[in-house]
Amino acid sequence: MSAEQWQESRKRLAGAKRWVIKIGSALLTNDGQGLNRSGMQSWVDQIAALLAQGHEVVLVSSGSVAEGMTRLGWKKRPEQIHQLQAAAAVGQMGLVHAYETAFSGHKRHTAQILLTHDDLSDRKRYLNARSTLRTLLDLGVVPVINENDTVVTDEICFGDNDTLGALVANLIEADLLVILTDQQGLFTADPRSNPNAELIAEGQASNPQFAAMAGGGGALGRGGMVTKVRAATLAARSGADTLIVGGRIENVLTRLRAGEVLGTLLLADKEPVVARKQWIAGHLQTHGELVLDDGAIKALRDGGRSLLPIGVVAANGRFSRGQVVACRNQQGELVAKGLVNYSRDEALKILRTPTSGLEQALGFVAEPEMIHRDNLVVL
Ligand SMILES: Nc1ncnc2c1ncn2[C@@H]1O[C@H](COP(=O)(O)OP(=O)(O)O)[C@@H](O)[C@H]1O
Ligand SMILES: N[C@@H](CCC(=O)OP(=O)(O)O)C(=O)O
Repeated sequence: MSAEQWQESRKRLAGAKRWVIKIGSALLTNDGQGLNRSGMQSWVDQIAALLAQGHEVVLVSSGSVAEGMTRLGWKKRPEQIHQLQAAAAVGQMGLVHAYETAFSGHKRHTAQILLTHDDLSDRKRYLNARSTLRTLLDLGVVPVINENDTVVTDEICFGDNDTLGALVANLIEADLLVILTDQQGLFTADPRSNPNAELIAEGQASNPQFAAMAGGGGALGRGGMVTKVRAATLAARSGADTLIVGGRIENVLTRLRAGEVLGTLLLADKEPVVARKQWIAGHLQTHGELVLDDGAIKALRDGGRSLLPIGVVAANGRFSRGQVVACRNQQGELVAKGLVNYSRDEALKILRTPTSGLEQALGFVAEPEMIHRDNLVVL
């Protein structure tokens, strides 16, 4: 691939609306010596500039264990899981405090979100986390996400916030996942042990060659490049591109936004919405069904609109929020499939209900749509 082609792909980054930025332990903690506050201030300043340019940013930040070790005066990373968990709990306070302080200079609020992989594999919790994150983004708040180390142990063992970053990119349908790390990007081999290794500028996330080049990580984060390349393939499932890049490069985020060729860009094969719709269309097993009136079918087919409760005349079978349901016309023909925002019991309460009546009928409003158009495949 030519340098001009790389340049072209990088120019497109300015158009990526929603960014997930993951910062690893090695960077955040000056290789274990407390929090790297000047680095943090610089990334925060750059993120504030991205927000001012109309981008949305979710931060996935490691560093709690390393900061906890410093606060507790521990020189060596403990072996015992419960000690690591304790360090993470202590360090998380320092981490969020540092972000809150740095962002307050830009008059931006931050929000702490602690997640586990399980939260994201349970459809209901997935949708709840998604609604909260979307609301925070709408409010202009910067969510700061880390693993909930008190209740899970896999990640502090494997240093796998890279995977969490990818799952968050899936969750909020991000356009771009940026993984900031202590190397310039993905090299043909681990540059720590192979001085002839070359930096890869660009490739498809699905290319299996990259996984073969990636090795393990350092003493702090420990995920290494393996988890970063795997994260790129996960992010690609919802259509997000991934950039693995050196966080110590001066003004790295600003320069990426300006189209400079830095780090390694691993491209998704499909656009985000297309990828998600294919996933929905491929779901043979639907849970229950909604029966739509003719007006709703027309809005879906001709207008590419979301399905609103007012156009739903019946809800059959059993389904819960976040499952794929079949949408049929009143003659029983399948017209669409989609991820439903309400359980069957809730749906029954809001059949034929206008948006303005949802709160009275339900006592709350999860979303105004029964199925959002991004989560709907019209057949
Ligand atoms: N092919 C590769 N290219 C670049 N770095 C690699 C490669 N294989 C292994 N690594 C190692 O991965 C490390 C980064 O991963 P890690 O220590 O987990 O960082 P982070 O804390 O940012 O997640 C690098 O310091 C490097 O030694
Ligand atoms: N939750 C832990 C995760 C550690 C982790 O994943 O580290 P890294 O591989 O550097 O991103 C922490 O904050 O220390």
